[in-house]
Parts: sequence; structure tokens; C-alpha cells
Amino acid sequence: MVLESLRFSRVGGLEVLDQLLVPTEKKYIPVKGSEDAWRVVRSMQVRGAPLLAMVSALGLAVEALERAEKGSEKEAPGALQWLKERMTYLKTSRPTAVNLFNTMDALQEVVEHAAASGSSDKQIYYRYVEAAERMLEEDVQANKAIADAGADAILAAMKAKGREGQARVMTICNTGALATAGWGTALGVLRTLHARGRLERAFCLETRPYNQGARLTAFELVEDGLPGTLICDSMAAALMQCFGVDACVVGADRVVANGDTANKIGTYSLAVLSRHHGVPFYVAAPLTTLDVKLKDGSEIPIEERPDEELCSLKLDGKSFRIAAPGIGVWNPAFDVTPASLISGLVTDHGLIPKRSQDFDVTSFVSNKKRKTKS
Ligand SMILES: CSC[C@H]1O[C@H](OP(=O)(O)O)[C@H](O)[C@@H]1O
Repeated sequence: MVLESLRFSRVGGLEVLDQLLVPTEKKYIPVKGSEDAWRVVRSMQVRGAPLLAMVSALGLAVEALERAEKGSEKEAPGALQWLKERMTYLKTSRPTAVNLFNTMDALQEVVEHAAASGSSDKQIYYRYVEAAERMLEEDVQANKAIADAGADAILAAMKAKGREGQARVMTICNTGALATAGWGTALGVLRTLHARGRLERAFCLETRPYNQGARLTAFELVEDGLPGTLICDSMAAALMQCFGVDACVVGADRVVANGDTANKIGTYSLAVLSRHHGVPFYVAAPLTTLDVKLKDGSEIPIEERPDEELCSLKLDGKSFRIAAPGIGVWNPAFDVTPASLISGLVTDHGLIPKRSQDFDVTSFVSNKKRKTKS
């Protein structure tokens, strides 16, 4: 069974795997409401674009259920206003992954629609919870669809080069079951290749400075029996040069209208290296990661993390300073890969068609919306 990043039920509430303790310990911690959800996202006890959106949505669902059941009808503010205020607050935890904003906006539409059609406060709370539960199911289904489309794309690219065997695929950060509600996006593609008997080896970059690759992806690969090799970020070029790689597949935190993609710091370097070595470079993400309101990557807000993460190493709860005190530090959590370096944008609705140097994400999204409505 694939690792569970979270557990949710109406009776049992919400628990999340504390990712700061992995791989030393597998400890689930309770999330009792929106304050807890905000805190576990901000502290990166849970992380990964789809997961932080899900935990925020479900954390609020726990509180919404409580309010629905204890009958807060006469309490001010009413359900709609209270939920909207909580969603605005949840959006302040981390700025780059657009899944959080898209998810909150979609949930807001649900409750506004319920209120506009005359629902009681209790009904509004239940509409919210049902919608969040639906999103949880949809996330896993979306990941399976991404994984199939991504595996197909990698195998087709290999075939075009006359390679029929198993694939050697490189990835960065953690985009697996631990970054989503289950299966994973880019790591889901590797899981599916493995399930089809077509994965020779997954090469995971350690992903400095937060080490999601070394701590989390290596853990998922070992737990699930996938053939995996861990390398430092600075070894990617040498590995491509010495041993060859069939494809790179990475996740995304925000894909904008022209296909420029924000993802974990180091992704851009990997895309440049891939282009130099003729390695196809794929981005795997659900529709909730697309943001067509932004024209290009220069508009994406990039989260900067504390200096401490770069200047110290953490081991067994202790922190060891490795950098000279007083040194200046720049620690962006993400970088932007230009669309021109991306071979394929793989979504749960298939590949977004590529133009010569970029992608028309806007038309892709409006076509999908039109199809869903009809
Ligand atoms: C499945 S997308 C995961 C996405 O989230 C990561 O960031 P973080 O660990 O800081 O939340 C990274 O950019 C991954 O690609």
C-alpha cells in the first residue's frame, strides 16, 4: 500500500504524517481546525502543492463539521462569512503553490452558491465538507491520470529514439504520495512506469536546502520497492554525461498561461542540463496547478525561506551551523523554468499542446471547462 500523507474521516477527523520526522519516524499528528492546518503547512510538516491545499481544505472541514453539529445557527458571524474569513486566512500560509488558492476559490464558490440558494448555516457547512471530501477523492484520481499520461509520453519519446527497454528517469524534490493525497504527480509517473515493468531506475536529487529528495523521495522509493538512486543536486550533469538518462520528470507549484513553471529550486538548472544533453524534460501537474491569470513566469510570487535552512544542518532534532555567521544569504524555495525548456506539460487531462516555444495553457483550460459543462 502506498504511504498515506493524511487520514480523514468525519468521525476520526484529520491526521497528517509529520514530514519533518520522516524517514526517522512515521508519526501522524492531529489537525483540529484551520489554525492547525495553517501551522502544519507553514512549518512544512506537510508540504507539496496538492497536499498543502488538501490539508487546508480538510482542516477547515473539521471545524465546519463541529459548527454544523453543535448548531451555531445563532452565532455571529454566519456560516458563509465565517468560512470566507477562514479561507482568506488559510491562503496566507505559503505564497507560490497556486493549488491552495484555486482550491480555496473553488470551495468559496460552493458555499456562496449554497448561501445564494437559501441554504441554512448547517447546510452551508455540510456543502463545504462534501466539496472538500470530493476534492480529496479527485486528487488521487487526477494523479493516476497524470501518471498514465506521463508514462506514455516518456515511453513514446524513448521509442522515437529507438529505445524500447526500461527507462532511466531523473526527478527533483518530492512529488509522491507525500506531496499529494496519494500516488503522486511526477513520482506517480515513476510509480506507473515501475508498475508497467518499464522503470530501470529513478534518480532522485537530494534537493538542497530542504532535502525533500533525500528525506522523502528516497523514503518513498525504498518503501514501495522502486529501484532508486540518490544523488546530490550538483551530480545531475555528471550522471547525464556518464551514464545517460531517458527523461526528467518534475512536479509544479504553478504553471502560468504561457507554460512557464514554478517548481522547487533547482528545477530550472535541471531543465537547462536536460536541454544540453538532449533529455526530454516533463512537468507533471493537475489542473489545480494551472494559473492562467498570470501571463508569464515573471509574475509568479516566489517564497523566500529563512537563512537558517541554508546555514545549518538539522540532525536528530539538533541544529548544526555550517556557514560562517554574518554571511549574506538568498534562499528562494522555487525557481521558474521557461516554457521553451519544457518538452511536455502532463496533466490529468493529457498533454497540453506545445507551440514552437511555449504552451497555450489558457485555451487548454477553457476547452476542459467547456467539456466539463456539456
Ligand atoms: C506534487 S508537487 C510538489 C511540489 O511541492 C514542492 O515544494 P515544497 O516541498 O516546498 O512544498 C516542490 O516544488 C514540488 O514539485
